[in-house]
Amino acid sequence: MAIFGAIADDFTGATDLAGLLARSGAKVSLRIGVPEGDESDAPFEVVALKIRTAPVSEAVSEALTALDWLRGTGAERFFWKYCSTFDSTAQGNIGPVAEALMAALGAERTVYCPAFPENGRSVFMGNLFVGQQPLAESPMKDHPLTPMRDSNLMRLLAPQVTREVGLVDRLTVARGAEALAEALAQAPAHVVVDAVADADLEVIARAGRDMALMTGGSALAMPLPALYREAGLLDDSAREATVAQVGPGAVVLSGSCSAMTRAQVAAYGGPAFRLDPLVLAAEGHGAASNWLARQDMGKAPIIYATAEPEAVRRAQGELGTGRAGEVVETALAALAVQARDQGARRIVVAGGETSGAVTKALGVSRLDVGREIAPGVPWCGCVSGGQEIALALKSGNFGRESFFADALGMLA
Ligand SMILES: Nc1ncnc2c1ncn2[C@@H]1O[C@H](COP(=O)(O)OP(=O)(O)O)[C@@H](O)[C@H]1O
Ligand SMILES: O=C(O)[C@@H](O)C(=O)COP(=O)(O)O
Repeated sequence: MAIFGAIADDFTGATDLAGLLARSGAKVSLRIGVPEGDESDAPFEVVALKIRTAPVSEAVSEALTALDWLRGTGAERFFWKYCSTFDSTAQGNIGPVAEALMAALGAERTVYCPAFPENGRSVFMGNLFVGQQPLAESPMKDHPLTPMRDSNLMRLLAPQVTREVGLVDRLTVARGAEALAEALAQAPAHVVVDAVADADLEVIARAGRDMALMTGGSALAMPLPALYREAGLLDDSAREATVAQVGPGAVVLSGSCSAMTRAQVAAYGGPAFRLDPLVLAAEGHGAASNWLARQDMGKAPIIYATAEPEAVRRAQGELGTGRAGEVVETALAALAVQARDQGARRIVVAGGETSGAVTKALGVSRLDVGREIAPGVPWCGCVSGGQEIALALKSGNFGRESFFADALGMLA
């Protein structure tokens, strides 16, 4: 029976959250989409959806279906996980989904905190920073699907919700969980809360431990297992998260155009094939598929659409943003299945939307969370096409330059 249920708006976000919860030694179950039955064998259930850029009504309806399922597992505390860079389209799904979950749970109020200090995301006076840059001056301003052109979370959230948005700032968080809980009790329905370090997140998690719904990045949820143990809600024995050794074949698939992924693709030494969205739209992925068919999976080839902002703008100008993303995602999804059938047993995917498309094509319904390769990116074990495989779903901006080699080296 579960005690905590999370809904993640994309697949890399879900593995990020599951990996951080699993650091506590608690058993974490990660579902791809909403499962059929309602049995749960883990105290922490995470449902991965692909709704970050979906139309608002679709995102709300899928999130509510996931909530229903999570309630069926016995969970009484819920978490809405979105990106640590608050990725959101102009219409935005973060606010509408939060409001729909609050209404379903009868929650008067919720908190918003995307801070992830280990990965350089902090919130101060309601403004989100990536490293030392305000969000809107960071490389996130050029994201292909969710370009972030404002750094102020209250301004980003207000047009997405019907009820009032407020801020509880770092000065209050610094006074501890009791002071924060008192401030929250006076705050409006949607409260952005500052955090610049893990200690701040612990204060927020402690103050919000018994809220029906919290929202944020993965790091806000990380302290919860220890807090639940302290409160006697979680009575388990800590375990080490591991993924079984799989076969030697491997492939890297990259659809992220984020700054860190661009550096990672450039630094990777394996055989490489570049996908061009214009060619994909005109001719399909036949050339890539022929190239892949000639590769030795033991050499871990990489197929990537990763490109500089100027090239992304050109492709989007010709095809439209949606179609440019879609042709790349469709190609990488099909190539993942081909690589698996050619013997790839370790599959590294860069990009959240890309990971959603690949994981769906691989027909995966559940992931076992293993060791982290980098903060927020665990190896995960799963079954695809009757084969045990290992999947690493990397958020565009996570990991260091050598990430692909690091990942493959860890599970050689
Ligand atoms: N060269 C390109 N031109 C236009 N769009 C692209 C290109 N390469 C990838 N994309 C699309 O950009 C999006 C990147 O999003 P995502 O996979 O979530 O990466 P990230 O994790 O960096 O956000 C995907 O929809 C992908 O298909
Ligand atoms: O919170 C984060 O930064 C990640 O967990 C996340 O959501 C990743 O999204 P993408 O960058 O689109 O992969």
